[in-house]
Amino acid sequence: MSLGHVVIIGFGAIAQDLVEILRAQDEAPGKLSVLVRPERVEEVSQALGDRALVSADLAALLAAQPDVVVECAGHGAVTAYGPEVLQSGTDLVVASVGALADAKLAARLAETARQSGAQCVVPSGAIGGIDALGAARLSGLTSVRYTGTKPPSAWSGTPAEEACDLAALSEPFTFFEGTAREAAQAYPKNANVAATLALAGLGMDETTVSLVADPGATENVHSFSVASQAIEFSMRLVGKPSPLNPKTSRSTVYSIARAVLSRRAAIVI
Ligand SMILES: NC(=O)C1=CN([C@@H]2O[C@H](COP(=O)(O)OP(=O)(O)OC[C@H]3O[C@@H](n4cnc5c(N)ncnc54)[C@H](O)[C@@H]3O)[C@@H](O)[C@H]2O)C=CC1
Ligand SMILES: O=C([O-])CC(=O)C(=O)O
Repeated sequence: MSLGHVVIIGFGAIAQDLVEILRAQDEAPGKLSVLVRPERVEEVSQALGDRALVSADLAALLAAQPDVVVECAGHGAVTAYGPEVLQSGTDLVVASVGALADAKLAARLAETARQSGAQCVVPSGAIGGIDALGAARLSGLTSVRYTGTKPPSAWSGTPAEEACDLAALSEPFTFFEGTAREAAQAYPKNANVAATLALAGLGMDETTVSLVADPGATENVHSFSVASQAIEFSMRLVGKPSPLNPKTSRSTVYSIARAVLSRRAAIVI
């Protein structure tokens, strides 16, 4: 069973890798389309050649009834396009899951999906262990704590710059402690995983988050611990930064690709 038509929103670090990963599969999608802003259509069309159709017109892409739309463009894109995709009855895989920290948007996406029968799918992204966390939730969770540590440069252009001089750090500095909702909204390009843990586990306001800039780090380290009535576990995932965007771990795209490919797998794990 191969995939039919996959639409990817965005053409940044994750999306560029995703096109290549999907095309390399034996069960590659029959058709790939990429949605970009109007001013990028020409440039991205040239970059992709005949490997994908490039468009700035979501309605036209949805009219062709794709199998799935994969958002890889940021929180704003989930807000701008998510409801329309789900309303069309098309499943939506969301990379920028932190957008769901906006309770109104999350409710709108859920309601739209319920009405159309489509699903909004959250892949595990840069982390893992979501299966164990989701199962532990059914037994009664007592705490979920996440710490995200990245090199100082990965926090540039974020509120971390107001808490410290990133370039001058000589030791790890915890510049944020709070809830998953606060982290996801204040750090939309760096704390999506906090929102993923929250959605699978204790929720946006009970999941606790620490964010750390470490001048000794060269990789993006995601650590979390879970306590529940049935199981306790901890995970530490060390993600290599994406060459195109060091805020993003390269592992993210593989999780998204897996979520897309699993849709047509005969045996789903
Ligand atoms: N779930 C997870 O574990 C992770 C999620 N992310 C999320 O994925 C997003 C994308 O990551 P990257 O590819 O590394 O970012 P990127 O910055 O390299 O690429 C994003 C691309 O989307 C485009 N874009 C933005 N808004 C758009 C719109 N409205 N319409 C069309 N294109 C638009 C931008 O021009 C840019 O080319 C991040 O912003 C973050 O929210 C990132 C890392 C991990
Ligand atoms: O890719 C990562 O390391 C995690 C990330 O940026 C996010 O959760 O937004």
